[in-house]
Amino acid sequence: MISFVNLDIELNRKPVFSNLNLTIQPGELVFIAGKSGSGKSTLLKTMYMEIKPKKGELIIAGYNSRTIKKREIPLLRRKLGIVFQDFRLLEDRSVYDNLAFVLKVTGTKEKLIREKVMHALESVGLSDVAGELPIRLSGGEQQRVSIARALVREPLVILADEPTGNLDPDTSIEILEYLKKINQKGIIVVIGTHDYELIRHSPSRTLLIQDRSLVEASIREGATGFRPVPA
Ligand SMILES: Nc1ncnc2c1ncn2[C@@H]1O[C@H](COP(=O)(O)OP(=O)(O)OP(=O)(O)O)[C@@H](O)[C@H]1O
Repeated sequence: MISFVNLDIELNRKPVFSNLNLTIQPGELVFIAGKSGSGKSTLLKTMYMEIKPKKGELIIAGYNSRTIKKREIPLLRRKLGIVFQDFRLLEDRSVYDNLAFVLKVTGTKEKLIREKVMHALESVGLSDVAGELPIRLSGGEQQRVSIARALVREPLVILADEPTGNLDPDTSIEILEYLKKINQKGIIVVIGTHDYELIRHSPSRTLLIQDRSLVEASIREGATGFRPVPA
């Protein structure tokens, strides 16, 4: 479960969110939608505790933003899989090594690493490119590798910040389908996006950033915008 309680977030003393109260239940897939600069990345960074809230508390994967110690942040992140718009793969290492690296740092044994890496690559349909350098793959394939990397530690939550921002519409939908498949295994998936077409393709709980807050919203039939869902 993810829970925001009376949460205020500021960046350089500028309020970005005020008094957020929200719960995301186990097994949910949630879109965080909002125009550029509205605060999607800020919210996701707060969720992986890159940004400390100004007030209130955020609870995620059993950790509380008010009480978490600095040395515990890497432990929290082991329970989260983070996916970025620009993939952030290590370009001088093979696809396999990009995933293995994540497990080596926590001292996983070689044989188990092999099993987990191949399993994660299979789940995004990429076991046949394990030996390739990321640069040899298409953007969509690189994003699938980054999703596999997020999965390899068997996270409780996947946080994806504009995961389709660098991809064409068809590939974007393909990426969303992989994220949905992961969600169907019970992992919470939170997707920050300004790509309303993506949400339209596969409507799911959508939280729209409006006036430094989050409102439950749904895509309006035949229109380009959202409308708030009546409480
Ligand atoms: N390090 C920072 N210091 C001060 N202000 C910042 C910082 N990072 C972002 N901001 C501001 O905070 C607000 C939210 O930014 P954020 O990047 O979270 O928005 P976003 O919705 O993710 O935008 P985009 O879709 O363009 O990535 C913006 O007004 C931005 O200018």
